[in-house]
Amino acid sequence: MHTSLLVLTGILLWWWYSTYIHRKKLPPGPYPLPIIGNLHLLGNLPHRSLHKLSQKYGSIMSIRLGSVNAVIVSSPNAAKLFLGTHDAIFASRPKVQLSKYLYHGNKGILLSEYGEYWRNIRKFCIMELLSPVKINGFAGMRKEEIGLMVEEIRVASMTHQVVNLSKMVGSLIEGMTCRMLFGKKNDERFVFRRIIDEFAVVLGTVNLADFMPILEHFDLQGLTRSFKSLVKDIDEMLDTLITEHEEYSLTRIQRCEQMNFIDTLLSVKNKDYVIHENLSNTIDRSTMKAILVDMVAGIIDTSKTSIEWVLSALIKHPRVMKKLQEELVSVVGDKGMVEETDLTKLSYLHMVVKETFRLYPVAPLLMPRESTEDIVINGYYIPKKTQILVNVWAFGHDPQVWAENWSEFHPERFLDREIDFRGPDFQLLNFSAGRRGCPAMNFGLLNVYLAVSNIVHCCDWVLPSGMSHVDLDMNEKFVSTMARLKPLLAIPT
Ligand code: HEM
Repeated sequence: MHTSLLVLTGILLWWWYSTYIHRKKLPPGPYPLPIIGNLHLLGNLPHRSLHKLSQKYGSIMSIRLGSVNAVIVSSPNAAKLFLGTHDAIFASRPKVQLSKYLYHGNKGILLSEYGEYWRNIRKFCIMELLSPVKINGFAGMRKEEIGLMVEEIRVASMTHQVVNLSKMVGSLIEGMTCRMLFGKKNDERFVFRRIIDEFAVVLGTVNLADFMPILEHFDLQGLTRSFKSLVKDIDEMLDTLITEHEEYSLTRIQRCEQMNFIDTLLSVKNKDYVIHENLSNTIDRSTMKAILVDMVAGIIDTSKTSIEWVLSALIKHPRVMKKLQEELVSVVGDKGMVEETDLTKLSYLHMVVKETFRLYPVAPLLMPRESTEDIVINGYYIPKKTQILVNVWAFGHDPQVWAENWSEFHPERFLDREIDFRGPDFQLLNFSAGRRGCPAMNFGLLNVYLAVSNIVHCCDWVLPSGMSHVDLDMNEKFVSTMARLKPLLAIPT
């Protein structure tokens, strides 16, 4: 009894010291509770809760997530310090349980720690999948897939059928992604859609065990079970696809057919690819699977969700929709479809996309970073292994950055202003910045421009059941991305 009292007093003293005395050096923030810290303050929409807190504590705010120190960055100027000036110190990722299971022990890019392995794999993916040459190589495939979607919309317009745009856009992106990576469209043998949906849910769930490691043994949220069952489905699918490619890829190379990404990975693994010889011992089957999971996760949800938000914003704002359709008619003319070569001439489309990304960022807190050294920023001490969350949702809703009309959907605000993704002032940070920034920004934007322009060029859109555009629900949910709470339904006319 006596010993337990001593232990309890010790724990309380340590908690008091580490939260009230030691904290003095940290950026300001809400007082943490014992054990859970500030986890209870995150709520269902953490970007909104953290934005509210940052209005009280400032744009560099400290919070405690269980036993993990975290800093929330909520303004472009502050982000510039973390992801620009001191990017090298914040270029790593915290270790999370999900990565252990779904990335076969951290073998992907997205969640890997900063270092040689991550650098080599990232460089390889950029060269072999995401470079302009590789992306252009799939232009014909994209045209085919967009053509099929436009045809589907035209058929629906003849019968005034309600179209589930969320689902339609999801299928478009899935189809294009599977053809790039696997050489063929979604295969009915696999539960691909279920895998994508479940992946989004587990990636977006706050896993308490990542912040209170002792909980890993109890699996209170059932997440370990979900990871194991999900990885089983993913492995089954990818193993089958890789084995099929092993059987056919040699003949494909001999016939000089376009190689898909599994072919490329196999040729590196089999030492057939001289440029990447240094990777042949790194790329084994589990690394291949981890990289493929990263690419699927990187492309599908981000692109689909972004397109959904742009279409929703256009339907919600008929003035903007009309102006964009006029631009499309003037640039594209009577051609039935918008082509990739037209996209650079569509300046209003670019402004519409920027304005949507400002208000509806698909990754509102970017991806967590972890510091690799102690550092002082703006006079605040930030210890090694602090998690950094950059709240770009807060930037987009800040009157100091966007003036009084910040809450209006007004694409013209970008006219004659040099505000760009990756611009020098960090206002539009949707693709993040620095070493760890999204390696596929141009590809991501291409998907958005191409899908949106074709969907709004081929038809006019009205809401079902006579609903007015004013009543379109723009609420969000926080899964792996910030997605629409309800699917977007509309009628092509
Ligand atoms: C509109 C579309 C997209 C958005 C908004 C987006 C946004 C982001 C963000 C915010 C990050 C985290 C960066 C950081 O931690 O600083 C990221 C990382 C990443 N994205 Fe994208 N992305 C998009 C499309 C894509 C596409 C099409 C791919 C293609 C494969 C992709 C692949 C990746 C990868 C591999 C990473 C991890 C980079 C690393 O950790 O080194 N993304 N993306």
